[in-house]
Amino acid sequence: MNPVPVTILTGFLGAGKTTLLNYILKQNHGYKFAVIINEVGRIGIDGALVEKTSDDILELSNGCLCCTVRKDLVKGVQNLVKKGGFDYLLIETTGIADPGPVAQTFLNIPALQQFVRMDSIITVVDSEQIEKQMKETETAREQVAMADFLLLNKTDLVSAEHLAKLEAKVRELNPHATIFHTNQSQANLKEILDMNAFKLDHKLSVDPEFLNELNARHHHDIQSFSFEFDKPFNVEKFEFFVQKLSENEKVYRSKGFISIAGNPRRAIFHGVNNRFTIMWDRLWEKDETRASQLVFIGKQLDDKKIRAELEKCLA
Ligand SMILES: Nc1nc2c(ncn2[C@@H]2O[C@H](COP(=O)(O)OP(=O)(O)OP(=O)(O)O)[C@@H](O)[C@H]2O)c(=O)[nH]1
Repeated sequence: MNPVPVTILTGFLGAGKTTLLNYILKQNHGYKFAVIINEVGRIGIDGALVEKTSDDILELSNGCLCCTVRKDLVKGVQNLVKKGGFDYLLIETTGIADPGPVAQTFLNIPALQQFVRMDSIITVVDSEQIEKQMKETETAREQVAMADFLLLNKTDLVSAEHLAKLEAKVRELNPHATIFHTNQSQANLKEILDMNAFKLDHKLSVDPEFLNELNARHHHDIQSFSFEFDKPFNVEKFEFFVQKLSENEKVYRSKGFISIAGNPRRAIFHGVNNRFTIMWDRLWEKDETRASQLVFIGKQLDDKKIRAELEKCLA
């Protein structure tokens, strides 16, 4: 059996990784994918946002693949391999993962090497927010530096001039990656999958510590809080609250499902820095508890205060 290619989808919080994953799965690509989705929060939102296909999807929540749940990754891949039936492995990391240790799993562990091989690290970049993110966190810089393919995404939100400047800036961090400009993470799959693009010498030239940094990097300053409410929200109050929160606190990402008073549909909520969208999703089912599930990720957040403020937004 030839080793199965592995592609790691990375990129900072809210860049468009799940959008890319959904886009890949829906294309007529001819692969039978196995997918591992990792989320840092207690409540997994991304797994529910991935449109169900026949592909095998494994969710690893409540910890980061690059450190706390790395053992689960090894076990997860071993179990998938035992089960078989796939010819490509996609791994979506959390937005705060360092892709290095995730990639190393496939380079350092002999029990995996005969079954899987690193094909590429694809880093999705929010072209509007990345400069601020790179300024504030080493993780965002590391994700850009370690990419084999860089998708400068959300081109609809920036000018051509901004994009050209951004491209020059990311080139300084990563001289080797192939760069694409994308809207809604729509890259040409023929240019990003099964390309044998992962080059260890490139990684080492950018970061000589690439193979020595297991557990070396931490991001404990970024916290994630999950909330669940059975009562529906007043949507105006909710919108006002998240807007205010993003002005006053360092919330990098918020997301979830919300139940809105008087509406038979579930809503999907996304916040990336100070941009918010609320979209109608499917109808709530008859016997389903209309529970809202929300995750807030950021720095120096006050869990109790956020909960209390959210409670004030309930209808
Ligand atoms: N305007 C715009 N929005 C986009 C684009 N691509 C994705 N989005 C939106 O950005 C938000 C975050 O997208 P996701 O795909 O969930 O991002 P992610 O990287 O998986 O987020 P995390 O897993 O939380 O780190 C969603 O509201 C998407 O609809 C784009 O090209 N343009």
